[in-house]
Amino acid sequence: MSLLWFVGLWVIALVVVKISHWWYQWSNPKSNGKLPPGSMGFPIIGETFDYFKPHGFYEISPFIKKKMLRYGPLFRTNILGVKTVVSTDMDVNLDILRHENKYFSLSYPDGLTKPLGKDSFFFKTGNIHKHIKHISMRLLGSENLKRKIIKDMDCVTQEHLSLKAKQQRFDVKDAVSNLITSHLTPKVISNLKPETQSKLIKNFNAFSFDWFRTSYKLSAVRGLYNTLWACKDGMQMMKDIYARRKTSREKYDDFLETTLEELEKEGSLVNEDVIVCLIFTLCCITQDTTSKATCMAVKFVSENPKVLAELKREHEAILASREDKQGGVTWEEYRHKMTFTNMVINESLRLTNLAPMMFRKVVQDKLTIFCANISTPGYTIPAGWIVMVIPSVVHLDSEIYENPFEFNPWRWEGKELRSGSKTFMVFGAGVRQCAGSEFARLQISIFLHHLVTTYDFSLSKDCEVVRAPGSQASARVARNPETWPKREEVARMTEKVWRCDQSQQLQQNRTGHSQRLRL
Ligand code: HEM
Repeated sequence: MSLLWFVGLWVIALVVVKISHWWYQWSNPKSNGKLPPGSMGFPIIGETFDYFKPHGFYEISPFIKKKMLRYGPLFRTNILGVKTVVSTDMDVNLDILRHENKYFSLSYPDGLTKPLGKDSFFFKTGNIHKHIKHISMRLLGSENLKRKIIKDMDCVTQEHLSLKAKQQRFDVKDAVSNLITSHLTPKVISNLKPETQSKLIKNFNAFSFDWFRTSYKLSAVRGLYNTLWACKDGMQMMKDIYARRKTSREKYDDFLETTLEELEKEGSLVNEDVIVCLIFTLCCITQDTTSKATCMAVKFVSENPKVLAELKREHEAILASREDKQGGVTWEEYRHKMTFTNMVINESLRLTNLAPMMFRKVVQDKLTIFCANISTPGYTIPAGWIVMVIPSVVHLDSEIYENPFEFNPWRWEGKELRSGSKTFMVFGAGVRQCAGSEFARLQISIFLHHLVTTYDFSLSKDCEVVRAPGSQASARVARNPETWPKREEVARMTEKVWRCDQSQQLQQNRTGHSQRLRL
């Protein structure tokens, strides 16, 4: 054998040994104790593709199900190139979320949070986070909703619904997204020129977390582009507006004024960039989350005539007992006369799982977590690993919710409806618990109120909802010969992930006009 062959074989053997060693290290990561069982998949990509595979709306992700069957409720994997422990255990989930800042810190994949910039509250911890949350609640807390938001929310919802009723069909997600930015933007910044306001609203509406969630590659790229552009343009507009307001010294009764006051307080923990980012982020998240939650609630109600009948009964009773017949929904009505509505909202949020997973980074090494229903002394997760909390598995567990895929608001009868628990974590838990939960509940309630008391409606049949687990739900258009659009419109519709799935066909019943509404 020539020397060249000999050297060549050695090099190949060396490369094979190196790769095998690297692969072994990849598959068996180091820990100071015992890691949860699991597999890390292929080097670099891990098990990302399996994890993100779309699946039916009425099933738990096959990836998660397979892993749970094999390894139990806590397992290790690698997703998006990051060493990850997945928790589907309700006690562990709650423990993790409650130990924010001590053992864990919020750490979403860069792609999800980076568009909002480094000043976003997603990157803030400890006292600064607490302070920002406090400022957010001055806009989204019950007191402000009751005093300043509910009246316009009601008026604008009525107006938008009435305009939509003039069309044959409309898209609930888009309609709610638009009506939220229409009534909320003037509360946030009250003195905008109409053209500036509509440009800003366009940016709020263009923002969506869906680009990260969608399984369609083209729409993911388009969604990312739209979101990045909306953030860049919107944030710059916000900066200019902020600077103008600051120099003008004029006083207005809006959220921008509140933030300016906070900024000027002695020892304020936030700066101008944080505030600008906060205002922009709150407006974007509000429309993105609430519009999806509302359209899913409308979808479930449309599909369940018994639920619709009970909902109508509750809201007709509210109308009948209302003293001011011209007035809209009052805070009293919302808080004390909408028990069934809240049961519907809870059930809808449980099934939808808008936030199917929450990400935390382990910040303290040698952290040991215990799983109540497996008999092991506990697992040690090294610092730097991500822990992915998946409450959606608990929400769809048949041992906790009988027939979990059935939409049954009555299962909430007699239960506490407004607070979360380890079995109902749709708004998260601990210090990072959702700041906008009350806003979302109020908007969904008001939308349902006007929808069921004023219109007959049915769900458009040409779409279905699927889950793409990185997110949770996106839509696929299904063929329906009567309603299917012309060929050139198909591509446009399939790209509008949230658009077509929850479209509603409405008919006005109060006036006797029978109108079909169109997209
Ligand atoms: C039905 C609609 C909504 C759902 C299901 C939802 C869900 C959640 C969840 C699960 C979290 C916790 C995330 C984590 O711990 O990693 C969260 C946090 C948050 N949500 Fe919502 N949300 C909704 C509506 C809203 C609205 C309307 C707003 C208004 C701006 C909002 C603002 C926030 C904020 C600011 C946080 C972060 C809180 C913090 O870091 O302390 N959410 N939301």
